[in-house]
Amino acid sequence: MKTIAVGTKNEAKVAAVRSVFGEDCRLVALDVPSGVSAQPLSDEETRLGAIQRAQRALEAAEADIGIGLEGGVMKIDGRWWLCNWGALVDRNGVVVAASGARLVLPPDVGAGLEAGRELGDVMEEYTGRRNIRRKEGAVGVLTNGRVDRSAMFSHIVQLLAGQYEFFCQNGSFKV
Ligand SMILES: O=P(O)(O)OP(=O)(O)OP(=O)(O)OC[C@H]1O[C@@H](n2cnc3c(O)ncnc32)[C@H](O)[C@@H]1O
Ligand SMILES: [Mg+2]
Repeated sequence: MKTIAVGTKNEAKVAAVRSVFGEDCRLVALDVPSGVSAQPLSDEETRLGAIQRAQRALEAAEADIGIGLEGGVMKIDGRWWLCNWGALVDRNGVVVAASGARLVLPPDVGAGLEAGRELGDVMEEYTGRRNIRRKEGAVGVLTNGRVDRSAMFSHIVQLLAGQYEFFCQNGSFKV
């Protein structure tokens, strides 16, 4: 049975990996540094955080596969958008990455980000609820509960698992 290391203890993220790999693999969840800022502010930074979490989790747990999931924000035409990235790495140096849902953030939330605050903290203030980052997430709040953070990350993990299978079968691309 393969060991999969997930570079976080955030339950919304771990549940997403469990929903895709849980049956066939042994799952280890451990906190590792993302190597980027606590609040990534671009696609590039968010993607890099996901890759570095995956690599550090793989090494720390001596796992077969490492997975990193990172939430961030990015700006388009002056508005802040939620963005999400995932990466999967293996011991042979294969790296696959995928991005997930993107949603525009309310102007008040954007102003909090501009002031240098983390999205999770801004969302708590915006909604008056605690621990949003480990539960429904900003995506859950802003989609009226239709797509929570775990479901959103599950989609990314499906994209990673599928790309990895395709790579293993075809050996035809490297990201
Ligand atoms: O323990 P980790 O894995 O770091 O979990 P985290 O909730 O901090 O998640 P990220 O580091 O990936 O997210 C970076 C920042 O953006 C926030 N964030 C990202 N997506 C979010 C969401 O959907 N809801 C609430 N906060 C979110 C998060 O709280 C952090 O402040
Ligand atoms: Mg974090």
